[in-house]
Amino acid sequence: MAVALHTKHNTLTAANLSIGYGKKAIAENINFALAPGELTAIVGINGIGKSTLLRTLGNAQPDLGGCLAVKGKPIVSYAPLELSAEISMVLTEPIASKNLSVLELVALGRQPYTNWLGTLTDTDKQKIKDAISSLELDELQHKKCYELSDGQLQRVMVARAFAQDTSIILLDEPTTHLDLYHKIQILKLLRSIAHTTQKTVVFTTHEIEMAIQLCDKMVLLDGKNNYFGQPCELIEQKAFESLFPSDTVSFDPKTGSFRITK
Ligand SMILES: Nc1ncnc2c1ncn2[C@@H]1O[C@H](COP(=O)(O)OP(=O)(O)OP(=O)(O)O)[C@@H](O)[C@H]1O
Repeated sequence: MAVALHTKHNTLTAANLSIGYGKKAIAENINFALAPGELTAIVGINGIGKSTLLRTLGNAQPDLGGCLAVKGKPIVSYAPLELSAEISMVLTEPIASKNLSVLELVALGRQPYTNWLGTLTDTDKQKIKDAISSLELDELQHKKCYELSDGQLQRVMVARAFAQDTSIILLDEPTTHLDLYHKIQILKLLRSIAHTTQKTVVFTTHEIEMAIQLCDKMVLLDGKNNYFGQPCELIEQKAFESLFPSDTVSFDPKTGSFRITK
């Protein structure tokens, strides 16, 4: 698929991108262009490369070919501190700093902006306060992270990324440990953040139906076509129909949902 690269309107672009480990490509020919103010989901079956793609987008691992650009500039040309002011990432790895309070962990999001002593300015404090209240963590802010449930901790990690206040936020499976209400709440919040603050928000998920309803764009990794576009465009292209074996699950394009084949 041809996508417009390196325009000033796109924050994150991939052209003919290959991802993987060592010399082994997991997925190839990935193309997309994400604009400010858009919520994008990366979907696909287990092991297809969603997390690998997300980590590659955040420069946590190198790509294996093609071009990946942030605001029109190759990602590899950014200095680490410069990139951490553009991209924040929430990964699934357990955090090492569970001894910190919620407030202290969210405050770490301001690290790219503070001086070497880590002194917080009034702006830093306000961003931390806003992030905590957006994720409804006010009552938990003085608790230690080891005292939290997995779902509460996940909200804290998202708050840390919000506090970092970057133009791009990348989240690996941000809804995994959450119940249905909190899944929808987080995704609606990510959508609202993207739309109101003009950030580019990208997340991996297995919640394909929710992504179809809530996202502006989707990247569907299938090992062949690697679709990209608006959910309705992907439905029109029948992108979801061959995702799972049809004798087990089928996709209903009218409702945008999956049905168990009985
Ligand atoms: N550190 C690693 N070194 C080598 N191969 C890896 C590494 N991490 C993952 N892989 C492999 O890369 C492939 C893609 O893994 P990845 O975690 O990106 O998939 P995913 O789509 O996020 O999967 P899931 O839906 O199960 O979370 C898998 O085959 C996996 O075994």
